[in-house]
Amino acid sequence: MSLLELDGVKVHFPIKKGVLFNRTVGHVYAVDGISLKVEAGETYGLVGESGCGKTTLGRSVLRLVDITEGSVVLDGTDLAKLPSEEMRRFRRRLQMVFQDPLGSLNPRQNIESILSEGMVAHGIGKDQEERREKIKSILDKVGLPSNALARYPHEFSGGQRQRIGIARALVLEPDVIICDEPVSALDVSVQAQVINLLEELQEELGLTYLVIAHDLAVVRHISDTIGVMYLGSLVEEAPSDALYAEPKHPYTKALMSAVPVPDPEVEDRRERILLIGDLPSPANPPSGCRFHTRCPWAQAERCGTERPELRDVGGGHRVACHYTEEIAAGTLKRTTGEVVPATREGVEDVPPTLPEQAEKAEAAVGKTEQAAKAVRADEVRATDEAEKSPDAGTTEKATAGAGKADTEKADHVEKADVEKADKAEKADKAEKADEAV
Ligand SMILES: Nc1ncnc2c1ncn2[C@@H]1O[C@H](COP(=O)(O)OP(=O)(O)OP(=O)(O)O)[C@@H](O)[C@H]1O
Repeated sequence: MSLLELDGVKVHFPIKKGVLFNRTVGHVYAVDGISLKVEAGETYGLVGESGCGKTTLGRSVLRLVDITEGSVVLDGTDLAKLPSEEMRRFRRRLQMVFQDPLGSLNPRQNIESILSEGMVAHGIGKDQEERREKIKSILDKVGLPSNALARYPHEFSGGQRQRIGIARALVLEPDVIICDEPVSALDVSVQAQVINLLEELQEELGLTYLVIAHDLAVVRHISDTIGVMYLGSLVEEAPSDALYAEPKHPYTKALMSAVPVPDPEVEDRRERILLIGDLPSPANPPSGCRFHTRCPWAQAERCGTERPELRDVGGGHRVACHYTEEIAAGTLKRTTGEVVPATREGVEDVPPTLPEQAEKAEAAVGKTEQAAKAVRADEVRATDEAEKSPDAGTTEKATAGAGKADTEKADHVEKADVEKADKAEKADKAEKADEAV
């Protein structure tokens, strides 16, 4: 049995209308039947675009939102059915690291107070002295000095605050840590540090993570298994390498095709699948397959009427699509959607998030700088030649020479302007001084 098992989890938020009767006029189907398993000591990455229900799913595991239907089983206990008091005790075993480290830390409490609060609530440590020792050792593990204890959240950088958030989870010795967009509020270089820290802690302490993120690169780097969410349900799930090597669901294919590849040769050959339209409202999801309104392979049969199950298509790769095999074999024609060759501009659009991407980007910058230096050297050479032999020069050289002359003239004009302005200012000051006398 897996450490954490979700079976058919649904979270439907009622939409209320009216002041007097407060009628329920509909529902937001934020999470609509999700089943997944998180193995002990492993990381499950949950990825999907904004509004697909990732955060709601994470919160439902902790029962921070009410579960409409389904079960959340932690180590054999169904949390969805636990009375509130017992659930409170179980919360120690499930901790969350939030996206916004500053917003999730009380600015009026110092770090010792923030970290010991949960320990006191769950009866960890017999007195404050013992708790302080434990906090110090955890701070050391997350790379913060022990003098951090007496300081306040605003005294730390974004990355350090996220380390405090991780330490706050760790002091309670949880079984599972849910990381909700753990690095999306941080700079790229700091993102890599925090991801590496999570991995190191996992190795050292045998932690189990459910990592929620919209960034495919972050999830890939850290996850053993990845689930792709679309409009409240999973459309694909596979071991990380298998998913990246061969995405099978049309939505995953489109997501992957949007990630730029730093290698220019691969990038030039890469095709990009452009999806049509926006994410539909979870208050009014499409019938049949939720993705059929934007799917480039949507068929008249089944897609609009029959909701596909997440089924195993081999090697632990689960896909919720009626036509997975046909799409993989290339026997199904695309009906909509645009496939365009990816352009190099895309590389600048999406910032690299992983260490190796950052390295490649740095290398690319290095190359660009070298190229720029070469161009500058060429320009200087051309100008020199144009100066030496004004009549033998080409148009290019002449232009370079003329450009230099123009610059010199502009310099003279600028200097004259500055001198004039200085004189005017001095005269003005003298006038004012006279008036004062
Ligand atoms: N308490 C609530 N009441 C009503 N609707 C809600 C509530 N919380 C979330 N929703 C809706 O549920 C849907 C899923 O929201 P959720 O925050 O889980 O998405 P997400 O994938 O985590 O997006 P993001 O990455 O932007 O946070 C959204 O349409 C959101 O507006």
